[in-house]
Amino acid sequence: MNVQNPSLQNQAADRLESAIQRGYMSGFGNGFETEALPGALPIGRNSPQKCSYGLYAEQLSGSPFTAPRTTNERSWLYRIRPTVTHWGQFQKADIGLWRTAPAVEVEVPIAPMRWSPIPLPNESVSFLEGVCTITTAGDAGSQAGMGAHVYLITRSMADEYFYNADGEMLFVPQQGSIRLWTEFGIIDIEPGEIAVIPRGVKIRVELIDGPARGYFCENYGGAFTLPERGPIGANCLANPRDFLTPVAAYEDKDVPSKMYVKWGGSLWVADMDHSPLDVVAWHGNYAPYKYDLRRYSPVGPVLYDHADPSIFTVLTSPSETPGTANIDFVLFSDRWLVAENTFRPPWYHMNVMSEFMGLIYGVYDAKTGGGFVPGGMSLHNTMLPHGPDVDAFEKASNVELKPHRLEGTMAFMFETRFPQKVTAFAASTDALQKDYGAYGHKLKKHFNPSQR
Ligand SMILES: O=C(O)Cc1cc(O)ccc1O
Ligand SMILES: [Fe+2]
Repeated sequence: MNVQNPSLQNQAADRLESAIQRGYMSGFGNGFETEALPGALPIGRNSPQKCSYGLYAEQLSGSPFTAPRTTNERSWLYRIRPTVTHWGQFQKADIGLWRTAPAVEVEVPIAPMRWSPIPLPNESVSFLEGVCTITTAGDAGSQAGMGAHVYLITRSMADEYFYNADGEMLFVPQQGSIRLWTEFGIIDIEPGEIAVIPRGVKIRVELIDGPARGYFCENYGGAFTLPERGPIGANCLANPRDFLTPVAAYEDKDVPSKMYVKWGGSLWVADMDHSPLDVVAWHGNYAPYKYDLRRYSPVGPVLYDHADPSIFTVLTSPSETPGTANIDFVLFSDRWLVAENTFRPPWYHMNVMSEFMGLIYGVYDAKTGGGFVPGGMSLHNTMLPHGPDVDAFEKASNVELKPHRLEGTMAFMFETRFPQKVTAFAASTDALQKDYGAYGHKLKKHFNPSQR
């Protein structure tokens, strides 16, 4: 927006309004094309000698140039200034409680861990000031693993911009709606929806209605993609058409601004004199997107037994080893439980993958005895035993097995092949539930050799 000229400012506001109304393009990983001004996209070529409207062409490569077609990701951005002109003298900024793997700050307890919601602060905190890392896994420098974070936001970023060179960011709002003003366009999300911002994409995070809290997963590894559906076939789970990528929207705003970059686990900041969200048109398949988790179409056991939670995978970040995800993002939401002669909640188990869970709303069926509440989280680390609490076990073992609808519930898991380290913050916060590790002791001995 040009703030010097009110009529241009109105035009810009109109353009922004229409971008919000036009909204999004549907599909997962499509080659999209979109322009906020007519003719801003070159036709049939990427790099004309001169671009329309005096724009610069810039390629953003999310995969190596030579990646196979199925994983090759790049977009062409037609922008007012190339990113190199956003570049100032960077200085280290305070990264607060945001940590990056490898972060070995405390010894990880060999125990299940659980946290109550981290309270929203009374002070004014932007997204960048309000990230609290709970766990890290793998090594960001090797492009493997993840960070599991909570964000707390009480103020919008103002003339402040950010991109993350360390990883792709999966936002999972739990309270309050946020607007992700990205280079590619505008994404609004509320609890029940998610958004993915690919590595290197510039954003400004704004509040839409009051303070916001949510989870976010920083994926250092392979970009999130849809899981294979195997014998399920061409439909159900997360359907590609429900993924929404924003249409182009830009700011032409020449005011003192700050550019923050997370790079190599540190936060850097430089002064700029304009907004970097200046992409007037773009095309390609490397772009941010949102998805409404309430559209997920779960598939499950229709006769007996409890299937593995991999049936609820929304997105997966693959590793080099087939079937061994860097991260699976798994959803436990409303569905019918119909299995006959079956203990229906999750079974007791030990898993080579490590499991970070959060709750967006409702009650999770393995933890009906309280303690796992919306905004809270749990960690069941590599090869550590876990399962339903005593309340869930007793209920599910004795209930009459009619078809039962799990209603008004939304839990999720970031499951990674790597053990998760907890941060010093997570190990010392008042939100840590110190007695959770002992929940298994409440399970009674039922064994009776004379009664089958
Ligand atoms: O531990 C958990 O609650 C997550 C989970 C759910 C499930 O249905 C099966 C396995 C599993 O790890
Ligand atoms: Fe589990």
